[in-house]
Amino acid sequence: MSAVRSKICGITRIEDALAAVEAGADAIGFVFYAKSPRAVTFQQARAIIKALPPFVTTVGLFVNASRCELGEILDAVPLDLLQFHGDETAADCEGWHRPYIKALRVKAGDDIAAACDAYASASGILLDTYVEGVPGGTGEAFDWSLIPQGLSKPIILAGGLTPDNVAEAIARVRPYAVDVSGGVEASKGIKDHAKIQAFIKAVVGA
Ligand SMILES: O=C(O)c1ccccc1N[C@@H]1O[C@H](COP(=O)(O)O)[C@@H](O)[C@H]1O
Repeated sequence: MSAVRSKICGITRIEDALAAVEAGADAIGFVFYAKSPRAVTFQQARAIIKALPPFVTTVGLFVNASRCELGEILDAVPLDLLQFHGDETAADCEGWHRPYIKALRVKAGDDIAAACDAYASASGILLDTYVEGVPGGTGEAFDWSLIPQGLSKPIILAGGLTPDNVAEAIARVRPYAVDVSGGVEASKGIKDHAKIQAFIKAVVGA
């Protein structure tokens, strides 16, 4: 079985990005959603990416961004992968000359298999927790038993993961990757480097 990848999302500072890379994260995420406490400007994201060593995947997170806004950010920031975390259709996510992942906010009764099939052009599907009125980054986990086996896309598990529960989550779901934001923070938008290290250690040991 191959190693489970990890992404540390909601990075707003160079030192937090470097701490994530040093700990062994495969990807870091930037939130381009103005209502998030972790939102970054394109200037901030660009400065952080400039400080990174090679072979770290940079992910841009968007929530129902306009085509104009998306185009401006992609012109300015060297992002490797796009994460669509709103109500975007597959057509909205395509055509940006970058691979993308689509977030689904899971609740009981959802047909996750059908949703995976609907985003056939996605590199992977990120499963996050459904909380009414909040697009993501809630710090709440969902019932992992809602995830069926044999999905058509690599699964990135998210939603309320922490250094304490990520090993169990991996054992139960066997995702391709895990994604965390709030579970490794000292305060909103500020990462706790010891928590990042503990999180990655738990992922690697799982
Ligand atoms: O981090 C945010 O503020 C955010 C805002 C809007 C949509 C998604 C957001 N974050 C993503 O949500 C999941 C779960 O986060 P958490 O670990 O439960 O805090 C993760 O994919 C974040 O990238």
